[in-house]
Amino acid sequence: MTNHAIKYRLIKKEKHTGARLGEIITPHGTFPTPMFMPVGTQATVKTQSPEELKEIGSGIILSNTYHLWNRPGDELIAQAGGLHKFMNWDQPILTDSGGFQVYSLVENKKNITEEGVKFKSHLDGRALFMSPETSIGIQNNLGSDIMMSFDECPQFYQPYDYVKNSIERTSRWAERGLRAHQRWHDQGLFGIVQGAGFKDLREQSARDLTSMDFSGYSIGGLAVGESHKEMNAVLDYTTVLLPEDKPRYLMGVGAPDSLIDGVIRGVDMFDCVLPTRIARNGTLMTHFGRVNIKNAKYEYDFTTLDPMCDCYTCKNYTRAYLRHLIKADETFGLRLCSYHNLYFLVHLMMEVRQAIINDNLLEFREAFCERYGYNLP
Ligand SMILES: Nc1nc2cc3nc(NCCc4ccc(CCO)cc4)[nH]c3cc2c(=O)[nH]1
Ligand SMILES: [Zn+2]
Repeated sequence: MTNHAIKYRLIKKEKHTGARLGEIITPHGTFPTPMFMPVGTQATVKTQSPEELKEIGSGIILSNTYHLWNRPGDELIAQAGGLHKFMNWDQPILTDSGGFQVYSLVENKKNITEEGVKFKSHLDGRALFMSPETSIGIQNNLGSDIMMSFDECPQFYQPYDYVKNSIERTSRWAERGLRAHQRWHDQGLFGIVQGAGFKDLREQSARDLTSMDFSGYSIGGLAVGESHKEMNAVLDYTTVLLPEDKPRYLMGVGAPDSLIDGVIRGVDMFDCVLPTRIARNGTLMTHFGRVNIKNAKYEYDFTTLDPMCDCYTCKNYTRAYLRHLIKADETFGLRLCSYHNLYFLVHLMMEVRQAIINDNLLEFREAFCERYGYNLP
């Protein structure tokens, strides 16, 4: 299979790190990498319209196989003409496979078998079953541009033997998913490398998956409670195992320092619910660190949220106004705060891409983290 619908073009490597500047070409358009992808789990990035997402500069958004299969149903979305049409988003969409979600819904490990996973719906408790074939079939119905293999994401501190059995089954599931995938001509499929914090298991998982012709590779099993240091250690020895001519996607990562550290270690794509999730309780990321806008000190603060941000929120509203809206639980406050946090991360990636062009990513990291208040190791 060489005629992948998803193509990666490596434009430039940063001189002093493993960072890469590239672009990913999809049937719904091309986006630059490194890129942060806003999460729209239920076919909407919460509180943001497609026009606002384009204004923010989101080149691609995420949605979720398990959630959309459960409600409103992948058949309904297929009848609507697919997810792009259903949600009026004409740019690239990536769907996660449901692997990560179903694990939080499995009541007993014995419901995880070679065939697939038995679990209960988070909506009404009805019995559900998901397998590589069902996950691929749902993603084919949704018509996402980039699909994920159905995998098991073990907790980071599981025993070695459990993780070894898990990654071997995940590799067998990945192979079944490849076979079940019906629409190579317009949908790419990524393999997901697992292995928790065990170097030899990460190597085994990467070897298995890179021997299969996926359009790209995700690094899974991270951002599940391990430390920043442990995540970086896994990335240090995992990204180098993945082919240079295909995209690398680190799942679930969204804190500014983790994004920069992931790029330095050769990651091209990131997603996380963080920006919109924390925005809804008034936690805002700014160039000078986090601002908890509900704090009394902002009551009479008639200055802009982030003097270094040129987003709609920062250009038109004050901290006092944002604080008022969030305290009053006004929906407009959720919109303005979500817009800013998404804009902050998407534009952080723009600044990182510029630093790769200038070959000064390490200096950029130093200055960014110093200003943000991260104490660097
Ligand atoms: N298929 C698949 N999907 C994944 C999604 C993930 N998402 C994460 N982490 C997200 C962690 C996360 C969750 C919520 C918030 C909001 C603020 O607390 C922030 C981060 N790790 C992940 C790993 C996998 C994985 O191996 N396989
Ligand atoms: Zn802003």
